[in-house]
Amino acid sequence: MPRGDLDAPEPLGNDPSGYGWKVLRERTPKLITEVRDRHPYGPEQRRALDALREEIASGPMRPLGEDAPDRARWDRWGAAYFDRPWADAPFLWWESYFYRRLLGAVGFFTPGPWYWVDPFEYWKAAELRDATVAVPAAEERQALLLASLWGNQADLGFLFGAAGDLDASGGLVADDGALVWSALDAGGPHHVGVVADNAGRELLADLLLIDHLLRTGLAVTVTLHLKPHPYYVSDATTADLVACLRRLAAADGEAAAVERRLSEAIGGGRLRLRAHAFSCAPWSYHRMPADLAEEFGGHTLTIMKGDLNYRRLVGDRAWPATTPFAEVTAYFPGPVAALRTLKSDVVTGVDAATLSSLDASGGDWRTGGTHGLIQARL
Ligand SMILES: O=P(O)(O)OC[C@H]1O[C@](O)(CO)[C@@H](O)[C@@H]1O
Repeated sequence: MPRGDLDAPEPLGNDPSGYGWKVLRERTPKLITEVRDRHPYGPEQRRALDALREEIASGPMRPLGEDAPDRARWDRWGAAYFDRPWADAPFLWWESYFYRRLLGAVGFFTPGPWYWVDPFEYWKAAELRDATVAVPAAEERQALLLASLWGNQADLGFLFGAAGDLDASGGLVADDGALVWSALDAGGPHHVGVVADNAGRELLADLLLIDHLLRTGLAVTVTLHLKPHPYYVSDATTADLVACLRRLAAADGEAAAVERRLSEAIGGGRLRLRAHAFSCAPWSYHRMPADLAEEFGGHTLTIMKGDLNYRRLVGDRAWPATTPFAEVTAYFPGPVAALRTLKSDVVTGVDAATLSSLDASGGDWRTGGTHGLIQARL
């Protein structure tokens, strides 16, 4: 951590008063049930899903099965947490492991009939079908940034939570938007990284922003970081990117032109795709491997999308909310900006006056998805 491990606050856990507890006790079992109910899985997968639900509720956390291709890696990562209750592992850690176990239970990594069949595709496809494709005018670049930010509300994990309708009424708790644009206007050539979060509506908005960066020449290249496999229900994989491009192509007017430009940019190497294994690791970016650090270090700006990327960027720790974002992210190998709707406890870089009025509002501004932020360390 930037201030040294000893100075950093504790990782957020699963205290009954915290958000992790709700996810562990309410959202996770619901999600398992939904996945089970929405697919014609055979008895083996049904048993595995039921056993996983039971294990999370009351059993010790088990390692991956003997034949799992990534067993050795997870054995190393999980040595401190296996054979203990799930609630003993940090929230950031266990939730990531949960998605790995869910994929294992449905046979995603096992050659056979369910090999590489995305258990969340049902929800992702429905959301993409219902998404409207509205292309803001090119000169409205702040609107593109905000659309990408609020697109982050489209996190399908919320389907399984207790949240009601999402709205953006809370506005931004921090807004470095002008700073982001002035950094892109200055200097160059810019090589921008976009670390994607959710598929569907959010990725459509991200693609419009990327198209703007490339078309206006603000960025010479954009590297889009996707997930190597399904994760956190709606996180975007390459298959989801392809679905979004098809959705744009099928829409009228400017949207179809956006698709043509982006596909050409992919073909010509100006829009590069990445799906690093670390993107589904249970750790914050402090532990990213050297090749990924080198990649981020080569971006003149990395844009981190969404709540989970924010948690991984600042370390999912109990930071006082006024801790400067620049201080907490000083370790990151290059300029970085975060676009996020707030959907979990952690936050940094909120000024004291804003913080006291948010706290006085009595609402769940940290977790309800009603507030957003644009933060940058340039
Ligand atoms: O899609 P996002 O914005 O990364 O959000 C992921 C969500 O999943 C959670 O981990 C809860 O399941 C929250 O922290 C967060 O709201």
